[in-house]
Amino acid sequence: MITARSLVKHYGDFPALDGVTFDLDDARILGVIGHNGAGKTTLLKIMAGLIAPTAGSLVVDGIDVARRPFDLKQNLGYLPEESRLYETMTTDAYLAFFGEIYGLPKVVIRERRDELLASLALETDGKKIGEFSKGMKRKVAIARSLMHDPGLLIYDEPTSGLDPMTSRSVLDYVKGLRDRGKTVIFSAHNLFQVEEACDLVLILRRGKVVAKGTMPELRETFGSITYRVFFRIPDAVAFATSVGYSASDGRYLTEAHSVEELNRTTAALAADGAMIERIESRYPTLEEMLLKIGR
Ligand SMILES: Nc1ncnc2c1ncn2[C@@H]1O[C@H](COP(=O)(O)OP(=O)(O)OP(=O)(O)O)[C@@H](O)[C@H]1O
Repeated sequence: MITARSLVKHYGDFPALDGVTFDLDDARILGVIGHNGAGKTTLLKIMAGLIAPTAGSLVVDGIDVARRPFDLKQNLGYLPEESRLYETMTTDAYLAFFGEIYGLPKVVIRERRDELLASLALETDGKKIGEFSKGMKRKVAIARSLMHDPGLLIYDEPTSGLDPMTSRSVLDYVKGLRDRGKTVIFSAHNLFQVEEACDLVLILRRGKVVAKGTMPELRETFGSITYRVFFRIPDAVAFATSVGYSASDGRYLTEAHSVEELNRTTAALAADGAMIERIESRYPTLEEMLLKIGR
């Protein structure tokens, strides 16, 4: 369980985080989103005990992070936005090195390394890390974050710069971690991925939380279902209606933003001789919510 209360971080006079409060249960994925400079990395670094908040408190599984950062790190895997790896090492040597830092017995290091390489589908062919593609390097960094089998994972843009297939496999892997009882907090600019993978979403704007909740809760907050009405008309040339609509490839479409507007629209279309084919309702996507929030 994570309890963050009124977290503030100032860089000089600048408030990069300005009173961030949230709770997160175990075995959940929290997505942290926001425009560039909203404070995502700052929040993740505080969560990972890498920088201290200027004010506020953060308690992870009963550990007060400001007082016992070392205890937090025992159970934490952190993936920075850009991870520097030891490029001249092979993956085997690299992961073994980190396993040793965590004091794991050799047999455990071997087992865990093999398991991680297999589950991340990372075929290294004994190459040095410097010879890997970006996606492979990201997977090595993810494997490193898991060598000591931590319960909490903090990943800063884990799929940034990866091709769609590699992104997909990393995202599926992250979901699998949650299903095995781990708690994952990740930031991302790919909002579709956040929408798909996260149990909870935290939206930051200029260091403040502007919304948080499950996707259904956020949809409630940002309201506005859009109804899309598809219709046919017998004679396109003669068709005249007070309802604005668009047409392409012989399909006619108009939108309404409330049930009342929908009723008015469908009545007007019917009166003008249009035949309604179907009505779809659509909730705003995370991307639309962010656009609505603005910078
Ligand atoms: N070490 C620092 N010193 C001074 N200002 C900083 C420092 N780190 C971050 N900032 C500022 O704090 C604000 C938040 O930065 P942060 O990196 O947390 O944002 P972000 O949401 O992760 O952005 P991005 O999506 O671009 O990665 C920005 O205005 C940034 O310029």
